[in-house]
Amino acid sequence: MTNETASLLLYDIPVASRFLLGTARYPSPAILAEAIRAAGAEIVTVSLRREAGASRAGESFWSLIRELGVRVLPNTAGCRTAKEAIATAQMARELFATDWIKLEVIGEEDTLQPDVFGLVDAARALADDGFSVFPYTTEDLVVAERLLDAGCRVLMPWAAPIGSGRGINNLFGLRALRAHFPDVPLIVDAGLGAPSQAAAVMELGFDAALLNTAVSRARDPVEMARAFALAIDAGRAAHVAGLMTPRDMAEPSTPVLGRAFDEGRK
Ligand SMILES: CC(=O)[C@@H](O)[C@H](O)COP(=O)(O)O
Repeated sequence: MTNETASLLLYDIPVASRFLLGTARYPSPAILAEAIRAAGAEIVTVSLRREAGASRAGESFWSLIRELGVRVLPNTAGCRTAKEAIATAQMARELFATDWIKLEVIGEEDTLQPDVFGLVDAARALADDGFSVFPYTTEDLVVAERLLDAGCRVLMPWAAPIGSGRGINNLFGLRALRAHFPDVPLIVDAGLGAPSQAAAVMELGFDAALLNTAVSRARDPVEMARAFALAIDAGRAAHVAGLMTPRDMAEPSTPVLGRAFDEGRK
């Protein structure tokens, strides 16, 4: 089996669904549950800070997640420093009994882009402490190298700022990242607004996509989850099948054998 057709392994766990779904800001817990089912997601990300509070009736939320039988990837959404992210990750490990953590250290308010310096520091501390770290990062190759050196075995580059729905902001950067790390699982996280954008990142050869806003804020989140699931599968299938290389000039798609009229004969 080649890398292209092998199933996805995240920290040695085989994962069949390449669609990871966020659980924030759905109209209701019932719609969230239906959206997770429609997505076929096996992994959902949950913010400890936003969802575990008493105001969200935390216990019923967790029992819903347990009923669905999905794997929880807790995240450190909203953390602004390495110290805060590390403390949040440690609480999440206690609460969910998992050492998986989606590590977010936000560095700037307008773009919610990662503070890559704090991210690398926190990733190193958490990996040393036995966590399986999924860092939310940019497409920067040097930062990616540092995160791998720090002990990360998966990277989660953004497509665009969280909640922006812009799709791929830096096509060259994402292509370079994929080419540079052919054997590292790369999950595009954040900024995907339309199923076609999710298909596009999968066509580029990314291993999976994680999104939240485009589904949770859709008029019909369940149907939107289904649409993204189809697109992610389609993009992956196209990548595995081998996409054609675009050309500048036309090439007849139908081979011509002989001619109806011989122009040369009078
Ligand atoms: C849910 C979560 O972890 C978000 O921080 C994630 O990055 C998704 O981003 P979008 O909401 O842009 O899909």
